[in-house]
Amino acid sequence: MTIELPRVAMLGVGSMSGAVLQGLLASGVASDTVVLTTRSESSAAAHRVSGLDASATETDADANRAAVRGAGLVVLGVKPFGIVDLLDEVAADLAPGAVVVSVAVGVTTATMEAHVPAGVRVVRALPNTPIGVGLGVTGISAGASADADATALAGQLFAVSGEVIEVPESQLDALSAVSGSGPAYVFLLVEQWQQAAEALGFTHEQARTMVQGTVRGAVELLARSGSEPADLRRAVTSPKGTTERAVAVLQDADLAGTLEHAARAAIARAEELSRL
Ligand SMILES: NC(=O)C1=CN([C@@H]2O[C@H](COP(=O)(O)OP(=O)(O)OC[C@H]3O[C@@H](n4cnc5c(N)ncnc54)[C@H](O)[C@@H]3O)[C@@H](O)[C@H]2O)C=CC1
Ligand SMILES: O=C(O)[C@@H]1CCC=N1
Repeated sequence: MTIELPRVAMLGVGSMSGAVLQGLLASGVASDTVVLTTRSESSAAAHRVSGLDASATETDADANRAAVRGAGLVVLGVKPFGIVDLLDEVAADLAPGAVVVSVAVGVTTATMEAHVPAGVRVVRALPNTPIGVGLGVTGISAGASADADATALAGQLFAVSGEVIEVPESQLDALSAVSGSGPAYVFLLVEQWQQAAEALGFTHEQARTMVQGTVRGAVELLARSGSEPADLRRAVTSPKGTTERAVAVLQDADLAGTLEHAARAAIARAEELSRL
């Protein structure tokens, strides 16, 4: 999928926006479509080495304002507590009708709309870092200021590198608690599973091959078969066999309850962040 975008300004390119940028470039978006800012000169310099127009607020206090001038799409990739200050900094330089997309958890479109001029259209998106390898899952919600064109334009940024789900904004932080934070849950599972394999006497390399190979294979099997995970689990679990004993131990740990508890903790934190 190749897309035509207006000039895109990405303000604050760290882990999350960096992955969105990687996905955009991999999908064929021309690097001269994008102008980006970071706080530190060393990260801006690293982006310039890759041929991108990057400047740092550390060395150029006007970097964010200059980046948004003439940009049709402005992506805010700073931490939630930095969003309002960043909007106040650039508001006067935003192009009329520009679409501002924040990837921050917790900060509502209503809060953002109070800090941009009338006519600027605000959208929120909650991507996840696998977008950098073309396999992202992104939730998107339009603010009251955003028309369908604005939401579609913002959605393209993420749809070139994965799935996009449009949800009411009231559900966006819950979506983030599932898919935004989700890669961390998967990496934690892999980490701990590898530790368990090492405790059984395997080397780190062997544990890595067994666990990561199994995760990759199982996820691919799930995707290609179109089956429900419970059916594929049953296919591995021979009646009165070994897996049955292992799965019983895992079921006793109430994985669903634990995952729901974890997601609710993330949602509660998003609510705290929205009040900062
Ligand atoms: N990391 C993730 O998996 C996800 C993160 N998010 C959201 O993405 C946002 C950023 O998170 P991360 O990428 O993890 O953080 P990060 O710390 O890696 O990236 C933020 C970047 O913004 C830069 N920055 C800070 N203030 C700036 C300013 N005034 N002007 C220009 N650059 C500035 C920082 O130097 C840093 O490089 C957060 O709001 C978070 O809620 C959303 C979904 C997933
Ligand atoms: O941990 C965080 O706050 C961000 C939002 C979702 C994933 N990372």
